[in-house]
Amino acid sequence: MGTTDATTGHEPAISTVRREIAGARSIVVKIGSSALTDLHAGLAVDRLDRLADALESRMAAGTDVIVVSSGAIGAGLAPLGLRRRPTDLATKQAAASVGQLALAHAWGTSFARHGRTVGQVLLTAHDISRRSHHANAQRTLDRLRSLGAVAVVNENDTVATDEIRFGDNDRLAALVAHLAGAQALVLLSDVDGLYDGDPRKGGATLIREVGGPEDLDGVVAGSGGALGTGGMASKLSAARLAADAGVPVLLAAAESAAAALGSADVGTAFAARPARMSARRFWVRHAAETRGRLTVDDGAAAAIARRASLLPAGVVAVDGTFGAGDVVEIVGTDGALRARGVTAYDADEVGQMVGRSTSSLPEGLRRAVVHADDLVAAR
Ligand SMILES: Nc1ncnc2c1ncn2[C@@H]1O[C@H](COP(=O)(O)OP(=O)(O)O)[C@@H](O)[C@H]1O
Ligand SMILES: N[C@@H](CCC(=O)OP(=O)(O)O)C(=O)O
Repeated sequence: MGTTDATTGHEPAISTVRREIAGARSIVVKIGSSALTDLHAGLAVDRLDRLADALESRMAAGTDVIVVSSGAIGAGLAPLGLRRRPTDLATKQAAASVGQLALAHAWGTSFARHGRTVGQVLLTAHDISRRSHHANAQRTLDRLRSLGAVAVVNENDTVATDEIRFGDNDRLAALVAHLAGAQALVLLSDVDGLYDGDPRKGGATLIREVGGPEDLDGVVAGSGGALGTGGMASKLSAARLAADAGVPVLLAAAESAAAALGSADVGTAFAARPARMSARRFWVRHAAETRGRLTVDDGAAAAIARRASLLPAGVVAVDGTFGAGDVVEIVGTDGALRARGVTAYDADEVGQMVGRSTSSLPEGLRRAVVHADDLVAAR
């Protein structure tokens, strides 16, 4: 339902971004732990059933749906007698190992009521960060779709360590949306949209639409609940990531799943960038695992911001073991991230080039360390 305009008494026309989401032929729907699990009672099976009903209606209307479901850790707490979400890696992994089994079974049972088969797809950051591995995940998702089964994706928590995690499932969902070429991403949580401040503190106002970064000025994205991982900050960064991939995002309450997946006229809608980033630049900025770090002086940092290539003279330090063609982080002398880029040389070679003018270098080391075409500046 749209809000009524107080001056005209009419419902405002549905916006372009909401129309795009409502009309998308393929969508990724991510459901957060807070919407699926209770700290003490574990998995909320009745909520899963309602979600499966809403997802099934959208599929019946001809949309391909991929589900990204959090909740493995939350679902594993009660069976293991744990009273709160663990903070140490080993207990989180144990909880996820117990909970993922229950979660997958519950999705299978919920969708079976509609005669729909479910396939579980557990991914690690590694599966997405190497372009050569992309194809494996893509193929499985594609084949499940063509066989009429719904993919239920989660991070493979039992083998993910803190260093090699996606970070949170909002990011995973945005990467899956890019990977699967989805036309929209729907994030379902326990909150009915983005507020200008933490809604638990009171006095915050719901933001209905985000057209670009300027609409987020002054917005305070707070932490999540007792079961969630990244809070609102991770949803905003996932929305930015999806926007770069050309994918509009709807953030809504899981309770309003039917409306969110139907008319899309609830929650907060985030527009995609007008021009979708190329797949290669998207991969450099968001998906690739970085293998090392180059520290650059102020002059080089300014040049990068102007979209110039990174020359050896501007590099002041090299860290990590990387090969030519790997993605590295480029940081200023203050340690702040300035860009990510594909290096033309390996770590030893860049080590020899540090601070030197191009003309003073041997023939084989006279190219830019990172060519402008391979650089994506941080925002
Ligand atoms: N500006 C904000 N707008 C909306 N929700 C916010 C904001 N800041 C913090 N939150 C909190 O973020 C929570 C959702 O994040 P999280 O618990 O990680 O959810 P999920 O499990 O769905 O990923 C909400 O319950 C809400 O209280
Ligand atoms: N992979 C974890 C979820 C991590 C996560 O991002 O959770 P959430 O913030 O609830 O989407 C699990 O299944 O418990």
